[in-house]
Amino acid sequence: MSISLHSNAKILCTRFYHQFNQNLPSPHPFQLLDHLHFPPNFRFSAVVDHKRSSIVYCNKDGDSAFSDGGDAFTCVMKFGGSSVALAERMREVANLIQCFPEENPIIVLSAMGKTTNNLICAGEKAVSCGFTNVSEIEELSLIKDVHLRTVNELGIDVSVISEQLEELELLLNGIARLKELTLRTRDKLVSFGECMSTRVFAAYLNSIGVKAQQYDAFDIGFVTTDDFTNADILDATYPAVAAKLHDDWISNKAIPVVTGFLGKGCKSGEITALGRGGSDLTATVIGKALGLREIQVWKDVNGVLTCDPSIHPCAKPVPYLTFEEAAELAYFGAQVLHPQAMRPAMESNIPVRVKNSYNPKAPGTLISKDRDMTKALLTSIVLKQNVTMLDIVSTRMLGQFGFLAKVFAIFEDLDISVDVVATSEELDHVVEELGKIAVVKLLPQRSIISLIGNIQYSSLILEKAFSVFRRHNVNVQMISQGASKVNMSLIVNDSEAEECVKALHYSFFESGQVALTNAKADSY
Ligand SMILES: Nc1ncnc2c1ncn2[C@@H]1O[C@H](COP(=O)(O)OP(=O)(O)O)[C@@H](O)[C@H]1O
Ligand SMILES: N[C@@H](CC(=O)OP(=O)(O)O)C(=O)O
Repeated sequence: MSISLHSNAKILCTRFYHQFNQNLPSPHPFQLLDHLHFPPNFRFSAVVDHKRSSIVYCNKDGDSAFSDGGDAFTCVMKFGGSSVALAERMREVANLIQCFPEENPIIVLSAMGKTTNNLICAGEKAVSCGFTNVSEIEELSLIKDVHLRTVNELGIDVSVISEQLEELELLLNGIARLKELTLRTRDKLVSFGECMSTRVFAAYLNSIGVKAQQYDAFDIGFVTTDDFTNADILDATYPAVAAKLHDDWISNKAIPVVTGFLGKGCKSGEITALGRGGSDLTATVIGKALGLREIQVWKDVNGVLTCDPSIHPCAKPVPYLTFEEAAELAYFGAQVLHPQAMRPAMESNIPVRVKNSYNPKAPGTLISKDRDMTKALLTSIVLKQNVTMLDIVSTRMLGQFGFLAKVFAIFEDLDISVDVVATSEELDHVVEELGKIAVVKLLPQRSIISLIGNIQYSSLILEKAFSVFRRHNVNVQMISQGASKVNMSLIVNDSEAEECVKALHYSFFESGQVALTNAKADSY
């Protein structure tokens, strides 16, 4: 039988091969299956063949077998909070899934609507409201109302979430008694959002005859660091999640409905959250684990747009993006994608499609490894507000050897990432430490405007951008080109930033095409 390994299966095979056979030379990924030495009780499954998604399967004795999954999973579809905010939206999402009968999707869901914000707010109020008053917390009532109403409108039994609702109130009581909301408790608290939305949706799918199975990510192998509220996915997640979802699928063909945003801390064993918007990351992790053909993230916008539509309503969809551009865009603050979500997709080269669940016909944005850059100048404008700029001048001789290394060591020691908004408390420590080697000036209320685009044309982009700044009398206080070569960042005052973004948007996207034919690409 001849089979071709999907690249993701190759990565997984190779990784396991190296882990357990460190002294042997690397064979062809498929040959290695014949002579892998797995530790006792170790099982490995990986998806092979891009289209047919069959499974390579190694049992605990190290024997390899080939199991033809035939109709196995093809894609992962993640629906964000706005896509499952109400019963009516859940019905539409169910319709959408049924529109693609040829797909065997894995569904990832976020919490309904504003549930995560409401849970956090309820937790904060519980700290000071007194334990007899927990049931009066407005956000708790909102959470109960929206979930009970949805269950009712979808015609499913309230028992699917009654345990979660009771447990949630108990947890809020505990917080009220202790008068403390630790980061660990906060993650447990927010987990109720995704745990409930997935239970409701899976029950609804089953009620309309679409066989579905709910999964809590923290119970199916999503292993993370113990950085509560912002945990990182660990590599052990990939084989564990692939094995669990595939094993279940082989014995019972039910659409998996998985909680986004959550994992289990590797040391604590407690529920962790992957940072706000983390369900995108859950989706790309599943895509990579199973070597799926496509990862879809369904939002409330027509894809990734040329800027945040809440800043400028004329924002337009960007049809194609590279992984690098999307990652940069997310890192510099475009709320539309989680900053870490591109990594698994990039590592396994699986395209990510951003679609609008309110307008499924819109083509959306396709994010992939390469795209045709010949006509690309600027792709998107991203604004990150309320950042503090640090002006650091060495007190020693100018250009003193090792000065910058010392500066960055201080940031590293204090665990502060440069370019990300830091709290003033953190900054006090930075200023104190930096003060020993430099004169430091704090310049708060600044904004970073990031121009994501084809940096081959950086001179042209900057010329155009600076003529906008000049026309609007805006003083650019710093400019930096990201190492990725797809991003240039400019610092301006917060008060001027939104106007600048609108004016830049007009100049790059609304006032006609820039002729690139005459522009000479910058050489590096
Ligand atoms: N460049 C951008 N392109 C698209 N949406 C953006 C952009 N910047 C910010 N947004 C915001 O991101 C929102 C969609 O992301 P998100 O809230 O995570 O959706 P969901 O909760 O449905 O997953 C949009 O409603 C929009 O307000
Ligand atoms: N519910 C979580 C995780 C998430 O990804 O949500 P959304 O897909 O709605 O951005 C949050 O609000 O952060």
